Amino acid sequence: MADAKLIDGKAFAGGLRQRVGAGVADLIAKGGPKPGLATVLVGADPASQVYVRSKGKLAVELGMASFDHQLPENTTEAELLAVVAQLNADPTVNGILVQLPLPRHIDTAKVLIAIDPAKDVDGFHPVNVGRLGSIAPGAPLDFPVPCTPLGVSMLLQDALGSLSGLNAVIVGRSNLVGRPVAQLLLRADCTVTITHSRTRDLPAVCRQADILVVAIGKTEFVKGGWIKPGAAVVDVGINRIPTPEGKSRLVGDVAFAEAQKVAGYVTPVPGGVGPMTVACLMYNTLQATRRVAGLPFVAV
Ligand SMILES: NC(=O)C1=CN([C@@H]2O[C@H](COP(=O)(O)OP(=O)(O)OC[C@H]3O[C@@H](n4cnc5c(N)ncnc54)[C@H](OP(=O)(O)O)[C@@H]3O)[C@@H](O)[C@H]2O)C=CC1
Ligand SMILES: Nc1nc(=O)c2c([nH]1)NC[C@@H]1CN(c3ccc(C(=O)N[C@@H](CCC(=O)O)C(=O)O)cc3)C=[N+]21
Ligand SMILES: [Mg+2]
Repeated sequence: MADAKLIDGKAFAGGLRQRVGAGVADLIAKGGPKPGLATVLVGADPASQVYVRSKGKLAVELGMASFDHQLPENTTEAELLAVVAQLNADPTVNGILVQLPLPRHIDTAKVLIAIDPAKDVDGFHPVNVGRLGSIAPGAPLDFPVPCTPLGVSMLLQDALGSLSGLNAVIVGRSNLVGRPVAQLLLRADCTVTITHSRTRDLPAVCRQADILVVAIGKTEFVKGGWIKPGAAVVDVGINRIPTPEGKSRLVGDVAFAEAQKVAGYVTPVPGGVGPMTVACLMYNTLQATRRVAGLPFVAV
Protein backbone atom coordinates (compact mmCIF):
# COMPACT_ATOMS: atom_id res chain seq x y z
CA MET A 1 0.00 0.00 0.00
CA ALA A 2 1.14 3.54 -0.74
CA ASP A 3 2.38 5.60 2.19
CA ALA A 4 -0.21 7.33 4.35
CA LYS A 5 -1.22 10.91 3.64
CA LEU A 6 0.26 13.26 6.22
CA ILE A 7 -2.35 15.29 8.13
CA ASP A 8 -0.60 18.65 8.38
CA GLY A 9 -1.87 20.03 11.70
CA LYS A 10 0.55 22.91 11.58
CA ALA A 11 -0.83 24.11 8.23
CA PHE A 12 -4.48 23.64 9.27
CA ALA A 13 -3.79 25.46 12.55
CA GLY A 14 -2.25 28.32 10.56
CA GLY A 15 -5.50 28.71 8.64
CA LEU A 16 -7.59 28.51 11.80
CA ARG A 17 -5.41 31.15 13.47
CA GLN A 18 -5.93 33.41 10.49
CA ARG A 19 -9.71 32.98 10.64
CA VAL A 20 -9.71 33.66 14.39
CA GLY A 21 -7.60 36.80 13.82
CA ALA A 22 -10.11 37.98 11.21
CA GLY A 23 -12.95 37.22 13.64
CA VAL A 24 -11.27 39.33 16.33
CA ALA A 25 -10.81 42.25 13.92
CA ASP A 26 -14.44 41.97 12.80
CA LEU A 27 -15.70 41.91 16.40
CA ILE A 28 -13.71 45.00 17.35
CA ALA A 29 -14.68 46.82 14.12
CA LYS A 30 -18.33 46.29 15.04
CA GLY A 31 -17.74 47.96 18.42
CA GLY A 32 -17.44 44.70 20.34
CA PRO A 33 -14.98 44.05 23.17
CA LYS A 34 -11.32 43.15 22.60
CA PRO A 35 -10.98 39.47 23.58
CA GLY A 36 -8.78 38.94 26.63
CA LEU A 37 -7.05 35.68 27.57
CA ALA A 38 -5.61 35.11 31.05
CA THR A 39 -3.18 32.25 31.65
CA VAL A 40 -2.23 31.05 35.11
CA LEU A 41 0.88 28.97 35.68
CA VAL A 42 1.76 27.64 39.12
CA GLY A 43 5.41 26.61 39.49
CA ALA A 44 8.39 26.93 37.17
CA ASP A 45 8.26 23.83 34.96
CA PRO A 46 10.30 25.00 31.92
CA ALA A 47 8.15 23.22 29.30
CA SER A 48 4.96 24.72 30.80
CA GLN A 49 6.56 28.17 30.86
CA VAL A 50 7.30 27.87 27.14
CA TYR A 51 3.73 26.79 26.32
CA VAL A 52 2.11 29.51 28.40
CA ARG A 53 4.36 32.18 26.91
CA SER A 54 3.59 31.01 23.35
CA LYS A 55 -0.16 31.13 24.09
CA GLY A 56 0.13 34.73 25.31
CA LYS A 57 2.23 35.71 22.30
CA LEU A 58 -0.23 34.20 19.83
CA ALA A 59 -3.18 35.90 21.55
CA VAL A 60 -1.51 39.29 21.03
CA GLU A 61 -0.69 38.41 17.39
CA LEU A 62 -4.39 37.76 16.79
CA GLY A 63 -5.42 41.11 18.28
CA MET A 64 -6.37 39.92 21.76
CA ALA A 65 -5.20 41.11 25.16
CA SER A 66 -3.06 38.67 27.14
CA PHE A 67 -2.70 38.53 30.90
CA ASP A 68 -0.05 36.15 32.24
CA HIS A 69 -0.03 35.14 35.89
CA GLN A 70 3.05 33.27 37.10
CA LEU A 71 2.69 32.02 40.66
CA PRO A 72 5.36 30.27 42.72
CA GLU A 73 5.30 26.49 43.23
CA ASN A 74 4.39 26.97 46.92
CA THR A 75 1.21 28.96 46.13
CA THR A 76 -1.62 27.74 48.35
CA GLU A 77 -4.94 26.54 47.02
CA ALA A 78 -6.63 29.56 48.65
CA GLU A 79 -4.23 31.95 46.91
CA LEU A 80 -4.87 30.32 43.54
CA LEU A 81 -8.64 30.43 44.11
CA ALA A 82 -8.30 34.15 44.91
CA VAL A 83 -6.55 34.74 41.56
CA VAL A 84 -9.30 32.82 39.76
CA ALA A 85 -11.98 34.88 41.55
CA GLN A 86 -10.25 38.10 40.52
CA LEU A 87 -10.10 36.95 36.86
CA ASN A 88 -13.77 35.87 36.99
CA ALA A 89 -14.70 39.39 38.14
CA ASP A 90 -12.53 41.20 35.57
CA PRO A 91 -14.63 42.22 32.53
CA THR A 92 -11.51 42.60 30.33
CA VAL A 93 -10.80 38.86 30.80
CA ASN A 94 -12.92 36.63 28.54
CA GLY A 95 -10.92 33.44 28.79
CA ILE A 96 -9.10 31.81 31.72
CA LEU A 97 -6.62 28.95 31.35
CA VAL A 98 -5.05 27.38 34.42
CA GLN A 99 -2.11 25.33 33.17
CA LEU A 100 -2.23 21.67 34.27
CA PRO A 101 -0.95 19.71 36.05
CA LEU A 102 -1.11 21.74 39.27
CA PRO A 103 1.22 21.03 42.20
CA ARG A 104 0.06 18.08 44.30
CA HIS A 105 -0.98 20.18 47.28
CA ILE A 106 -3.69 21.84 45.17
CA ASP A 107 -7.02 20.12 44.44
CA THR A 108 -7.38 20.46 40.65
CA ALA A 109 -11.14 19.77 40.63
CA LYS A 110 -11.72 22.54 43.17
CA VAL A 111 -9.84 25.04 41.00
CA LEU A 112 -11.55 24.03 37.75
CA ILE A 113 -15.03 24.32 39.26
CA ALA A 114 -14.17 27.83 40.51
CA ILE A 115 -13.63 29.16 36.98
CA ASP A 116 -16.62 30.99 35.50
CA PRO A 117 -18.00 28.45 32.94
CA ALA A 118 -18.42 31.31 30.44
CA LYS A 119 -14.65 32.01 30.66
CA ASP A 120 -13.58 28.35 30.76
CA VAL A 121 -11.68 28.30 27.43
CA ASP A 122 -10.23 24.85 28.24
CA GLY A 123 -13.74 23.38 28.55
CA PHE A 124 -12.79 21.62 31.80
CA HIS A 125 -15.51 23.06 34.07
CA PRO A 126 -18.13 20.41 35.02
CA VAL A 127 -20.89 22.51 33.43
CA ASN A 128 -19.07 22.45 30.08
CA VAL A 129 -18.08 18.79 30.52
CA GLY A 130 -21.79 18.08 31.07
CA ARG A 131 -22.82 20.06 28.00
CA LEU A 132 -20.45 18.02 25.83
CA GLY A 133 -21.54 14.79 27.54
CA SER A 134 -25.21 15.42 26.75
CA ILE A 135 -24.93 16.96 23.27
CA ALA A 136 -27.24 15.72 20.53
CA PRO A 137 -25.68 14.29 17.34
CA GLY A 138 -24.57 17.14 15.10
CA ALA A 139 -25.75 19.88 17.50
CA PRO A 140 -23.69 23.11 17.45
CA LEU A 141 -20.66 23.36 19.72
CA ASP A 142 -21.79 26.72 21.09
CA PHE A 143 -20.00 26.35 24.45
CA PRO A 144 -16.31 25.89 25.35
CA VAL A 145 -14.96 22.50 24.21
CA PRO A 146 -11.53 21.13 25.29
CA CYS A 147 -8.92 22.43 22.84
CA THR A 148 -6.98 19.28 21.99
CA PRO A 149 -10.10 17.17 21.32
CA LEU A 150 -11.64 19.99 19.27
CA GLY A 151 -8.44 20.15 17.23
CA VAL A 152 -8.46 16.36 16.72
CA SER A 153 -12.06 16.42 15.46
CA MET A 154 -11.38 19.36 13.11
CA LEU A 155 -8.39 17.54 11.56
CA LEU A 156 -10.41 14.35 11.08
CA GLN A 157 -13.35 16.17 9.52
CA ASP A 158 -10.98 18.05 7.21
CA ALA A 159 -9.19 14.85 6.11
CA LEU A 160 -12.17 12.49 5.84
CA GLY A 161 -15.27 14.64 5.37
CA SER A 162 -18.24 12.89 6.99
CA LEU A 163 -17.25 10.59 9.87
CA SER A 164 -20.71 9.03 10.04
CA GLY A 165 -20.69 5.31 10.79
CA LEU A 166 -16.92 5.00 11.07
CA ASN A 167 -15.44 2.86 13.86
CA ALA A 168 -13.41 5.15 16.14
CA VAL A 169 -11.11 3.68 18.77
CA ILE A 170 -9.65 6.04 21.38
CA VAL A 171 -6.62 4.87 23.35
CA GLY A 172 -6.59 6.75 26.68
CA ARG A 173 -9.49 7.88 28.89
CA SER A 174 -8.25 11.09 30.50
CA ASN A 175 -10.66 13.94 31.20
CA LEU A 176 -8.35 16.23 29.19
CA VAL A 177 -8.12 14.23 26.00
CA GLY A 178 -9.55 10.70 25.61
CA ARG A 179 -13.04 11.22 27.02
CA PRO A 180 -13.82 14.51 25.27
CA VAL A 181 -12.43 13.12 21.98
CA ALA A 182 -14.89 10.24 22.36
CA GLN A 183 -17.80 12.67 22.95
CA LEU A 184 -16.92 14.73 19.87
CA LEU A 185 -16.65 11.64 17.64
CA LEU A 186 -19.94 10.32 19.00
CA ARG A 187 -21.51 13.68 18.11
CA ALA A 188 -20.07 13.16 14.59
CA ASP A 189 -21.91 9.77 14.42
CA CYS A 190 -18.88 7.51 14.82
CA THR A 191 -19.20 4.19 16.62
CA VAL A 192 -16.88 4.90 19.53
CA THR A 193 -14.76 2.56 21.66
CA ILE A 194 -12.70 3.99 24.53
CA THR A 195 -9.73 1.87 25.63
CA HIS A 196 -7.28 2.19 28.54
CA SER A 197 -4.61 0.36 30.51
CA ARG A 198 -7.00 -2.49 31.49
CA THR A 199 -8.28 -3.14 27.97
CA ARG A 200 -7.85 -6.78 26.89
CA ASP A 201 -5.99 -7.38 23.63
CA LEU A 202 -5.60 -3.71 22.75
CA PRO A 203 -3.91 -4.47 19.38
CA ALA A 204 -6.98 -6.42 18.25
CA VAL A 205 -9.33 -3.61 19.33
CA CYS A 206 -7.19 -1.05 17.52
CA ARG A 207 -7.24 -3.12 14.32
CA GLN A 208 -11.03 -2.58 14.15
CA ALA A 209 -10.56 1.19 13.94
CA ASP A 210 -11.24 3.30 10.88
CA ILE A 211 -10.18 6.20 13.13
CA LEU A 212 -7.52 5.57 15.79
CA VAL A 213 -6.82 8.37 18.27
CA VAL A 214 -3.94 7.70 20.66
CA ALA A 215 -3.42 9.76 23.85
CA ILE A 216 -1.51 7.81 26.47
CA GLY A 217 1.90 9.43 26.93
CA LYS A 218 4.02 6.37 26.00
CA THR A 219 6.71 6.70 23.35
CA GLU A 220 5.83 4.87 20.09
CA PHE A 221 3.56 2.46 21.96
CA VAL A 222 1.13 1.74 19.10
CA LYS A 223 2.77 -0.38 16.39
CA GLY A 224 2.11 -0.59 12.67
CA GLY A 225 0.60 -4.06 13.08
CA TRP A 226 -2.17 -2.61 15.28
CA ILE A 227 -3.46 -0.41 12.47
CA LYS A 228 -6.16 -1.34 9.98
CA PRO A 229 -4.90 -0.69 6.45
CA GLY A 230 -6.15 2.71 5.29
CA ALA A 231 -7.18 3.94 8.77
CA ALA A 232 -6.82 7.55 9.93
CA VAL A 233 -4.38 7.68 12.86
CA VAL A 234 -4.22 10.72 15.13
CA ASP A 235 -1.27 10.79 17.51
CA VAL A 236 -1.87 13.11 20.47
CA GLY A 237 1.16 11.96 22.47
CA ILE A 238 3.97 14.39 23.27
CA ASN A 239 7.03 12.57 24.60
CA ARG A 240 10.42 14.20 24.96
CA ILE A 241 13.25 11.74 24.38
CA PRO A 242 17.02 12.32 24.54
CA THR A 243 19.03 12.32 21.30
CA PRO A 244 22.55 10.89 20.93
CA GLU A 245 23.80 14.52 20.72
CA GLY A 246 22.61 15.13 24.27
CA LYS A 247 19.60 17.22 23.22
CA SER A 248 15.96 16.15 23.16
CA ARG A 249 13.27 15.68 20.54
CA LEU A 250 9.52 15.11 20.51
CA VAL A 251 7.95 11.80 19.55
CA GLY A 252 4.38 10.62 19.68
CA ASP A 253 2.57 7.59 21.11
CA VAL A 254 2.52 5.89 17.69
CA ALA A 255 5.49 4.26 15.92
CA PHE A 256 5.31 6.81 13.12
CA ALA A 257 7.47 5.12 10.43
CA GLU A 258 5.53 1.85 10.82
CA ALA A 259 2.15 3.61 10.88
CA GLN A 260 2.96 5.48 7.69
CA LYS A 261 3.26 2.19 5.80
CA VAL A 262 -0.19 0.93 6.85
CA ALA A 263 -2.46 3.88 7.61
CA GLY A 264 -4.39 5.98 5.09
CA TYR A 265 -3.77 9.16 7.08
CA VAL A 266 -1.44 9.94 9.97
CA THR A 267 -0.59 13.01 12.04
CA PRO A 268 3.08 13.78 12.74
CA VAL A 269 4.60 14.74 16.10
CA PRO A 270 5.52 17.56 16.21
CA GLY A 271 3.37 19.45 13.70
CA GLY A 272 0.14 17.47 14.15
CA VAL A 273 -2.26 17.90 17.05
CA GLY A 274 -0.07 20.23 19.16
CA PRO A 275 -0.45 23.34 16.98
CA MET A 276 -4.22 22.69 16.80
CA THR A 277 -4.48 22.82 20.60
CA VAL A 278 -3.13 26.35 20.74
CA ALA A 279 -5.19 27.54 17.74
CA CYS A 280 -8.36 26.10 19.31
CA LEU A 281 -7.61 27.96 22.53
CA MET A 282 -7.68 31.19 20.51
CA TYR A 283 -10.89 30.03 18.82
CA ASN A 284 -12.52 29.36 22.21
CA THR A 285 -11.43 32.77 23.49
CA LEU A 286 -12.96 34.53 20.47
CA GLN A 287 -16.19 32.55 20.85
CA ALA A 288 -16.40 33.27 24.60
CA THR A 289 -16.03 36.99 23.85
CA ARG A 290 -18.70 36.90 21.14
CA ARG A 291 -21.09 35.24 23.59
CA VAL A 292 -20.64 37.90 26.31
CA ALA A 293 -21.24 40.50 23.59
CA GLY A 294 -24.57 38.77 22.83
CA LEU A 295 -23.57 37.81 19.27
CA PRO A 296 -24.92 34.66 17.60
CA PHE A 297 -22.75 31.55 17.32
CA VAL A 298 -20.89 31.17 14.04
CA ALA A 299 -18.19 28.56 13.51
CA VAL A 300 -15.04 30.08 11.97
N1 LIG B 1 -0.80 17.51 21.55
C1 LIG B 1 -1.40 18.15 22.54
O1 LIG B 1 -1.86 19.26 22.37
C2 LIG B 1 -1.55 17.50 23.85
C3 LIG B 1 -0.83 16.36 24.10
N2 LIG B 1 -0.98 15.69 25.27
C4 LIG B 1 -0.21 14.44 25.41
O2 LIG B 1 -1.11 13.35 25.24
C5 LIG B 1 -0.69 12.25 26.04
C6 LIG B 1 -1.83 11.84 26.96
O3 LIG B 1 -2.16 12.90 27.80
P1 LIG B 1 -3.27 12.74 28.96
O4 LIG B 1 -4.52 12.24 28.37
O5 LIG B 1 -3.27 14.01 29.69
O6 LIG B 1 -2.56 11.57 29.83
P2 LIG B 1 -2.99 10.83 31.17
O7 LIG B 1 -1.73 10.34 31.76
O8 LIG B 1 -3.91 11.69 31.96
O9 LIG B 1 -3.85 9.59 30.65
C7 LIG B 1 -3.23 8.53 29.98
C8 LIG B 1 -4.27 7.53 29.56
O10 LIG B 1 -3.59 6.52 28.82
C9 LIG B 1 -3.95 5.26 29.33
N3 LIG B 1 -2.82 4.32 29.24
C10 LIG B 1 -1.61 4.41 29.85
N4 LIG B 1 -0.86 3.36 29.55
C11 LIG B 1 -1.61 2.58 28.73
C12 LIG B 1 -1.39 1.33 28.12
N5 LIG B 1 -0.25 0.66 28.28
N6 LIG B 1 -2.38 0.81 27.35
C13 LIG B 1 -3.54 1.47 27.20
N7 LIG B 1 -3.81 2.65 27.77
C14 LIG B 1 -2.85 3.19 28.53
C15 LIG B 1 -4.30 5.48 30.79
O11 LIG B 1 -5.14 4.42 31.21
P3 LIG B 1 -5.77 4.33 32.70
O12 LIG B 1 -6.86 5.33 32.73
O13 LIG B 1 -6.24 2.93 32.77
O14 LIG B 1 -4.63 4.64 33.63
C16 LIG B 1 -4.98 6.84 30.72
O15 LIG B 1 -6.34 6.69 30.43
C17 LIG B 1 0.57 12.74 26.75
O16 LIG B 1 1.70 12.37 25.97
C18 LIG B 1 0.43 14.24 26.75
O17 LIG B 1 1.66 14.91 26.81
C19 LIG B 1 -1.86 16.11 26.22
C20 LIG B 1 -2.59 17.24 26.04
C21 LIG B 1 -2.46 18.06 24.86
N1 LIG C 1 -5.02 23.81 31.14
C1 LIG C 1 -4.29 23.19 30.22
N2 LIG C 1 -4.70 23.20 28.94
C2 LIG C 1 -3.96 22.57 27.98
O1 LIG C 1 -4.35 22.55 26.79
C3 LIG C 1 -2.71 21.94 28.36
C4 LIG C 1 -2.34 21.98 29.70
N3 LIG C 1 -3.15 22.59 30.61
N4 LIG C 1 -1.21 21.38 30.11
C5 LIG C 1 -0.29 20.76 29.15
C6 LIG C 1 -1.00 20.23 27.95
C7 LIG C 1 -0.10 20.01 26.77
N5 LIG C 1 -0.52 20.96 25.76
C8 LIG C 1 0.14 21.18 24.55
C9 LIG C 1 -0.08 22.34 23.82
C10 LIG C 1 0.62 22.59 22.65
C11 LIG C 1 1.55 21.69 22.18
C12 LIG C 1 2.31 22.02 20.94
O2 LIG C 1 2.22 23.12 20.42
N6 LIG C 1 3.13 21.10 20.42
C13 LIG C 1 3.96 21.31 19.24
C14 LIG C 1 5.44 21.24 19.60
C15 LIG C 1 5.91 22.28 20.53
C16 LIG C 1 7.38 22.04 20.91
O3 LIG C 1 8.22 21.96 20.00
O4 LIG C 1 7.66 21.91 22.13
C17 LIG C 1 3.70 20.22 18.23
O5 LIG C 1 3.24 19.14 18.63
O6 LIG C 1 4.00 20.44 17.07
C18 LIG C 1 1.74 20.53 22.86
C19 LIG C 1 1.04 20.27 24.04
C20 LIG C 1 -1.56 21.67 26.23
N7 LIG C 1 -1.90 21.29 27.46
MG1 LIG D 1 -3.53 17.79 42.06
